[in-house]
Amino acid sequence: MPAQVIDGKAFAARLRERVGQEAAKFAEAAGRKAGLAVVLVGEDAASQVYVRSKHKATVAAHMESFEHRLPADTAEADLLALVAQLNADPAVDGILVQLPLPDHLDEQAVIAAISPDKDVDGFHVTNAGRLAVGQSGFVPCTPLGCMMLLTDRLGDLSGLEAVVIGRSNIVGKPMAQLLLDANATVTIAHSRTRDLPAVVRRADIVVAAVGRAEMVKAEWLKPQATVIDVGINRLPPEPGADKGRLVGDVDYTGAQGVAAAITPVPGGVGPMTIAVLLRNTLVAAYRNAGLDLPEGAL
Ligand SMILES: Nc1nc2c(c(=O)[nH]1)N[C@@H](CN(C=O)c1ccc(C(=O)N[C@@H](CCC(=O)O)C(=O)O)cc1)CN2
Ligand SMILES: [Mg+2]
Repeated sequence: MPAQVIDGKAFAARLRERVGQEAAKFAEAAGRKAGLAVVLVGEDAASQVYVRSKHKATVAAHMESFEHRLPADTAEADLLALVAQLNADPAVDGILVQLPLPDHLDEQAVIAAISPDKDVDGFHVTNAGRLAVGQSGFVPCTPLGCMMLLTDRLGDLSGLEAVVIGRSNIVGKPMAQLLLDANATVTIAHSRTRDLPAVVRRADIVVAAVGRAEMVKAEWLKPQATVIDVGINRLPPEPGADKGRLVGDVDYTGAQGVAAAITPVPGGVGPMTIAVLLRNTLVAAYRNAGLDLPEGAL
């Protein structure tokens, strides 16, 4: 039987719908809408698409969207001044600086300038620390979205073997932490892992976040594994085409013959990122307004 397709696009649409309903209730209770500020520096084509999608999704979810587009040659001091202004603005509950930034800007310094209580991306070192020690804070959107898909599919993850391929601060490390918090037995594999196929083969759950097109082969997988593919890689265009196909980090077609369930690319993990961003923004708004988000609402 071919693997079941984990439809992240549909799951994300349902989550955005629920967030929208709760955001409308928030606006009633607080007398203002929840607000998300998104800062885009430069002209990166993919970033422009993501920022436009965030704006549309924010407005559709009954929240206020504050978009700030700065030129590619913006000085770091000017970007930090904008972040400071957004930190101080009571209409702004969440702040997100779209990554990657142009090379002359220090991403870590910019993220460090965002108030941890408005850091809805969960990238600030304070939120990374909160996650590491089990305190409540903001969790990065992509790994939290992966966890939602996994728990929806598998229920209790206790005791399952999970392998996360990739050790980035934004996906790999928080993903491993979340799986650990769910009592999975977690291995983080990376470019120096000696026998990656053997490591992957023991996993009930594989999360691939390396950014290398179709690197994870079907024969590496344990039969009936659940595969979460975080990669979004564009292949070179076929002759006559102007754009190449999008593929993940996993050989999707091959894996379908081995896995129990797998996320497609596109339409798997990607759409969860923006849905969880809206969810985190609403959580921030409730906290900033001193109101309680109804238990189990999101
Ligand atoms: N400040 C941040 N910067 C970046 C983040 C982030 O979470 N915060 N993540 C990515 C980009 N990103 C959102 O910002 C993002 C990436 C992909 C998708 C998505 O839905 N992808 C689609 C395919 C899109 C396509 O056709 O090209 C999919 O996988 O189905 C949404 C958001 C880096 N920067
Ligand atoms: Mg840089």
